[in-house]
Amino acid sequence: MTPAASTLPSLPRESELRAVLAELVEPSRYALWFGEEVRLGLLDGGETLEVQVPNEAFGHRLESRFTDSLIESARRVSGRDSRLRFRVSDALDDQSRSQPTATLVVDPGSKSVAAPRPGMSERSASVAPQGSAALAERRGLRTFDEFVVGPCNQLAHAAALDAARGLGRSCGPLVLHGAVGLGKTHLLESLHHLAKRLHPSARILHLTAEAFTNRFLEAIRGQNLGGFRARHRQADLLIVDDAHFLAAKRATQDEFLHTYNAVSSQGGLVVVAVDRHPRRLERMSDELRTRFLGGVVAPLTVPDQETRRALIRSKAAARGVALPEEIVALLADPPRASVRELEGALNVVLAEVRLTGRALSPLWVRERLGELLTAPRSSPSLATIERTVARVFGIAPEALRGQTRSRAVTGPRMLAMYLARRRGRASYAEIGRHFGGRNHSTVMAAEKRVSAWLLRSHDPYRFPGFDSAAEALARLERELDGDEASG
Ligand SMILES: Nc1ncnc2c1ncn2[C@@H]1O[C@H](COP(=O)(O)OP(=O)(O)OP(=O)(O)O)[C@@H](O)[C@H]1O
Repeated sequence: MTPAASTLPSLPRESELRAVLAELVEPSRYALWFGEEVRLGLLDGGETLEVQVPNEAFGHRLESRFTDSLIESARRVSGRDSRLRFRVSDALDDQSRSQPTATLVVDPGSKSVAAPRPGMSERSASVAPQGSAALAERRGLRTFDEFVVGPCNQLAHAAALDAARGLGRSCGPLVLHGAVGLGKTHLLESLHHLAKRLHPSARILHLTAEAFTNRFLEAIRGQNLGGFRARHRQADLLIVDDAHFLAAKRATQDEFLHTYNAVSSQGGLVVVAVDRHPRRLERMSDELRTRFLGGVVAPLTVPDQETRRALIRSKAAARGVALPEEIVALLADPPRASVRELEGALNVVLAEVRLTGRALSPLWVRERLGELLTAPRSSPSLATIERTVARVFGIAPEALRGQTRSRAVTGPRMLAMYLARRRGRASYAEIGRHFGGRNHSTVMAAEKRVSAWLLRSHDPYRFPGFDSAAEALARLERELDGDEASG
């Protein structure tokens, strides 16, 4: 994978950092997250790894996903432990040009975010007294205007809009749930942004469950629980992203429960995003689970074909590009597990067009997407796929190879065949032979059926423990990548 080139002058040792990072991060994730809008540099003689990002929200997302890899890249390039610093770059963000630069600092090892210093802004917290809509703008919050509504997210969108408008009208929590990359964070940011505009004096606290956990632990260590509680329990709107992070953290769950109770009892609203239906939040206390289940529980599922096309049109238009419908279809029609993947395909194509100046022809896009789809992912063996599918669905591997036709096995078997085609190197015939001596047309039919499930946002097939086939497939893909990475 060639590290992404930037059209802006590079920061010190940027190309070396990128080369190492491109090795540490899975290629498709590298392409998605470390495009030219991100700049990396080793400053202060290697003491600081600065990551320049177009806006603060993007910085948060990079930080939560790539802190280890970034620190490791700096270590390999400079031979020392660097402090990680995110900075919203003036050069990259017109909006922030007239604003003081927002910075957040992560120390290697602790991974926690250092306390804000004068002139710096703390990650993810938006505490009302400083606030105005302009502050929300500077934070780079995404908005409802940029959110494409379809059957896959209609309820979540309506509920978030209603929550922002009706802030102060006490009601149960709003729980947005869905697999990765389906727009939960985008909706939370939109809610924050609109609530801030409509209710400028509201105290809004917006953070990830991980940040809540870190602050709680720091408060215990620093014997400042009182300060922590005063700050978190007085919000009018408490927005917590990735709340599933609290799983198995008993003390933090208890603290969060008390925070939740305090905020609600004062008429405030709690909004959380989780990666699955709250009923399926394992290792979450019954108290929290029942609170979540008692609220408005709104799913985000994989977008159907029409919504995918609308998403591509909207994302391209946001960059000032009007795409011909033929190209919209080429980008949007292959089923994808998340909107992030969809955006990734568009980003790669638009970035290349801009950098090379080539014309955006359907032929070229088709070729380029073909390359992307066949590009550098691992090719797990049939045995690995079988083992992974069996583990995720809690069935015996032999069952996948057997003749049973119970739904608990036929669905996972079809997913296994689909994955074997998409990720493995085996032919239809080999896959059929492996999975119980079936013939190649059975495998082709399975592939077709799974593709059809993925095209619909709500598929009729129930996979226990998952909201949709797409969600089950996304989990299997992650497990397969994990299996490969761990050898
Ligand atoms: N309906 C939508 N309209 C416009 N953009 C969307 C929509 N859904 C998702 N996106 C975009 O897809 C990308 C991923 O969305 P987001 O970060 O909100 O996902 P998420 O569900 O929070 O996933 P994760 O848990 O991985 O963070 C973002 O760039 C977001 O703007």
